[in-house]
This record gives sequence, C-alpha cells and structure tokens, in this order.
Amino acid sequence: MAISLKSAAAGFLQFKNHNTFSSPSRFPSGKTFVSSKRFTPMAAIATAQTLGLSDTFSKLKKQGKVAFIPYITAGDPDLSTTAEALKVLDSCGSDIIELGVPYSDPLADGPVIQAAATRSLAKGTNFNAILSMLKEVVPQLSCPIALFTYYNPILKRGVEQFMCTVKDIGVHGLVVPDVPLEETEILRREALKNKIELVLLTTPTTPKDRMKAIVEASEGFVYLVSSIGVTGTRVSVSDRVQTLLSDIKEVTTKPVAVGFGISKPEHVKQVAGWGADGVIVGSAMVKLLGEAKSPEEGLKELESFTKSLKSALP
Ligand SMILES: O=P(O)(O)OC[C@@H](O)[C@@H](O)c1c[nH]c2ccccc12
Repeated sequence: MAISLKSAAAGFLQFKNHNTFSSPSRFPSGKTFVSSKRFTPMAAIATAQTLGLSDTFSKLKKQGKVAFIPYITAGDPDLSTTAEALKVLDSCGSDIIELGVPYSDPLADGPVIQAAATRSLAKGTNFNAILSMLKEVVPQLSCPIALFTYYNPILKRGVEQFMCTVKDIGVHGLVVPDVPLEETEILRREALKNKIELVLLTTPTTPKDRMKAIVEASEGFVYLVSSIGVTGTRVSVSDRVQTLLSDIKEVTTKPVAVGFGISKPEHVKQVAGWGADGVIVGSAMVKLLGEAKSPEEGLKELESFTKSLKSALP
C-alpha cells in the first residue's frame, strides 16, 4: 500500500501535535545474525549474543540500570566515520544505538540533524551504502542498532523488501517518526514477520486514549518525546516529563525511553530520576561529529561526551 507524501506529511503533523501510531502484538525479540563476511571469533560471539531492544531493557532492569541511547546520522561527516562512531559509542557503554538514515525532508528534525542529513546526502550517502557499512560493523558491536528512518525511504524500497534487508544485516529495531496511524498496517505486519521491533512514539500532546493504543502497540520500548516541536538540544528538560512518564507507566510495564533536548549530564540524571528506563541523545551527538574540525577530532569529542553522559546514569 503506497502512501502519498501528503499523507506522510499529515502523519508527521499529527506526530507533531500528538502521535498517531498503533498496533502490532508483541513478538520475541533477538536473533542470531550470521554475517556472510568472515570476522573474528569474538565478533561472531558478540553478534550471536546481541540482545534485541526489549531484552536489552530487561537485562538493564535486572541490573537496576537505565539505558543510554545515542542517535547519530549515517554518513555525517562520512560513512567510514559513522562506522568508527558506532564502535566508539558501543565501547563507551551505549546500550542501544539509533542510526538515522539521512532524508531530504526531515520534518521532525531541528537544524542540527537537518544539516547533518543535508551534508550526508551531499556526500552521496544512500541506503545501500549504509547497508554495506552495517554489514561490516554490526558483527563487531555488542549493543543493538535501531534504524531510524522517515517513511518514504521504506516505501521507495518496498516495505517487505526493506524489512527483510534490515533483518538480514542484524538490525534489531526500527523507528519511523512520520508514518500516519492509518498507514501502519503493512509496516507492522512486515516488522513482526522479520522480528524487527517497531518502536512507536508518544508526545506531550497525545490524548490519553491514543497514548494507550501507542504504548500497547510499541515494540522494544516506548519513545516518549519530551517536548513538542522538533529535535534539538534544550537548556532544560521540561518537568512535565515526570507526569508523562507516570501516566505511561500506569498503563504499561514496557520500558519507556525519553528523547528530545537531552544534552547534559544533569538532564540525563534528572530524566533517569523521574523513572525513565532509557535516555536518548541525538542532536548533541550529531553536532559533535558533524561540526568537528576533522573526523578524528569528532570521534574524540564523541567519546568523551558519551562517557560524561553515561557516567551520570545509574
Ligand atoms: O536531537 P535530540 O533533541 O537529542 O532528540 C533525539 C532525536 O534526535 C532522535 O531520537 C531523533 C532523530 N530524528 C528524529 C525525528 C523524530 C523523533 C526523534 C528523532
């Protein structure tokens, strides 16, 4: 079922005011990924044991820990730096990594991530190149990857083909911020078939009944958007997040990760203290990588920034 750009944009507008997702039933997460590429036994073991999103949260919950979830844009400043950044983020203790597929019309993104997508696309980054990079890197990671893409790149490839390809390279999760609720059926069905955990988003303006439907349907974790508007660092995280978290936790035992605006250790500490099961940091990471004097410089800054945020988490 194809959707017009218009209804995708309408979907985003609904996202902006309140989320529009619903649906798939739960399925067991996790899978063994056997790469066609030869890699060292350690990487093979790590890959075989890489947990899916919900299993990662279950493991952390048993340890009394909160998930650290960075987001970076693939191909910014270039794909080889993205490959190194994934390994740096993994080695610095990231629990899940959100990897963004650059898109020409990123409606839900603020200026930092929009600029990253523009730079990446200008470099010629495309989905096949991202897949080839991931085929090499995923077996070397100990944490799961959640691919982050707008709906159109999925439609261009075909939902079934997209899901099957993503599963084959060992990606565990998927976040699609602009899919309109009415158009989610095929997406949910194919995700379920391929054991890809489709993460759904709820926002501060999502009506309670719709939030319940979203939470019920979300796989892997529930993405709580901390503030209305687009992505981008904020001076502070709204303390409304505390109420939103308790509202969600009244209706589900699923893990809830909070994103939007988080960019300092004190933000991370605060959101974790409010009961979040995970914190998501995007723009601040993307800025470091994309605007550094050199890729090496960006990777060094990414490492120290990640360690400073990770150390603020229980
Ligand atoms: O950039 P921030 O404010 O730290 O928020 C995380 C965000 O970047 C990441 O989860 C994300 C990137 N693009 C998105 C679009 C919609 C929702 C979320 C996102």
